[in-house]
Amino acid sequence: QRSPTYGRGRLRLPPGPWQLPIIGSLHHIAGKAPHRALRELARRHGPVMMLRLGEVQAVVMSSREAAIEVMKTQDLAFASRPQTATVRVITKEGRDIAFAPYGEHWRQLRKVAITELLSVRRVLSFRAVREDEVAAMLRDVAEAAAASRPVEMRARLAALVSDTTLRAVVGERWKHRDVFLRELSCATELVAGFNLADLWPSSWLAGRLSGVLPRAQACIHRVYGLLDGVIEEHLRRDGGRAGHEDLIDVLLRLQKDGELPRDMDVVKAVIFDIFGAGSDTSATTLEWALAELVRNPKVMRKAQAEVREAFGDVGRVREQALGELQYLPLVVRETLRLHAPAPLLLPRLSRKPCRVLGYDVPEGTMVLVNIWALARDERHWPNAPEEFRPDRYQCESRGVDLKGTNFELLPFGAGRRICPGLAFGLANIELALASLLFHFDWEVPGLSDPTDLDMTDIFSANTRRKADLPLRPILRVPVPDVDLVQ
Ligand code: HEM
Repeated sequence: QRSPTYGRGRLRLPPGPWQLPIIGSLHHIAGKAPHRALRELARRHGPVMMLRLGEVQAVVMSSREAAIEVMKTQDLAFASRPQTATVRVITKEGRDIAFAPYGEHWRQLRKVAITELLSVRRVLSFRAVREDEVAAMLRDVAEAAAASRPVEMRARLAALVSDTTLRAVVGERWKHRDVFLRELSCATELVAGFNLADLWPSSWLAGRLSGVLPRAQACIHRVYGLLDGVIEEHLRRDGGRAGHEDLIDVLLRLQKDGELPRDMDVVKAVIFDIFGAGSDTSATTLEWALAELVRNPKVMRKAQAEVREAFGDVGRVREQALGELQYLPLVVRETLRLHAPAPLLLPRLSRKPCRVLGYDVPEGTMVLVNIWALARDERHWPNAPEEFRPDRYQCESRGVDLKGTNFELLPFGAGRRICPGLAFGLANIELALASLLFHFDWEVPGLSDPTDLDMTDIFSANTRRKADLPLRPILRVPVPDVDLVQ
């Protein structure tokens, strides 16, 4: 183990686990879920910990105080992102928002994202799309309920979120949907994972062996090719369909008005972000929420009682009245506490030499914040932090929200790089979850004790459930347009 005073020159670098030649600290995390392995290491080496991942120098923050330094006190100094070889290929040299280095280009796109693409007004403009797609899902589930058939909820929820996002972006159901989503998911996995080319950027051999860059190039070529077609259709019709703009219309209008660069790759890279950052995150959150509720029947009953009481006389969940619910948002909040889709956020990069809690962090260091560890730190979550208890926000954690001001709960990040899609994501999640709880009761087929449900997570593009989620729906409130009451 390095001592805290180890360092080059006068630097006091953070401590960290012992390193091997070439691979550095990789053997400490290889084969394990990184957020778990890093928490174990931080317990031994402290909340500001230095690792070497291949050639890449990384510092991992694992306490609330360290997170505050990186995303509040010195947010500007840590507001960039590492440009790995894969990121450069997938984002066409940082033309998107999520991976763009800090600078004028990112500021311009970020402003457009907040004021135009993902603003509350824009999110509201897609309400009919959300309601329509949720209604289609409810009809499928009601049919399965009538046939006493389980529904594989992972796939159904993923389809719900992708179709809603596609209609918001493209404006209609798209004939290339399946191939687009397949290529997109390949590109997202490549950009999110650790691979040889990114860990040993100076090694020609590592690049060749990994084969990841040609794969990334092929993937992104196909994704951008499909987007070319749909953008051309939008350019031909020039403006929103019957006065209603989809997100491609918005991007093209902003480009015309000079608020976005003329470069069409920027439009495509931003669309890639909206899917890459927005779809799986929302779908896996829905899946975890349902799994936790099924495992915790008391919480499930309480959440169902609330939605049934609120919407019983209308016979369906109406998005505009979701704001009246008190308990459902706590269920979502607790799901995101235990199962943040990005447990290490997106990596940051130090833009200059910094000091964090007494340690030097050199310029150009990759910085990871282990929000998964913060969200179950006994100091801030004294009551059974590993358990799913939405009620905790009604007593000990009143006032803790998701907007990046409570540093013990950061599923959307914080500071300048906080997720701009928070409202967009939550709108999808809350309507779907409330509707599934309103119309149906849920059982796990073949499991007499629901607490036996497998909750193992795996880390890929997002942290998701390892197992599928087949659930048996039991219809309780008829689904509009479907007469399938049991
Ligand atoms: C449950 C849903 C979601 C979760 C948990 C989530 C989480 C995150 C996290 C942790 C970050 C990195 C923040 C940081 O570095 O501090 C992020 C960034 C981002 N998210 Fe989300 N996200 C969600 C939904 C969405 C949606 C629906 C969209 C778009 C439609 C979106 C677009 C973005 C973008 C563009 C960034 C990059 C921001 C930047 O670097 O400036 N996200 N998100």
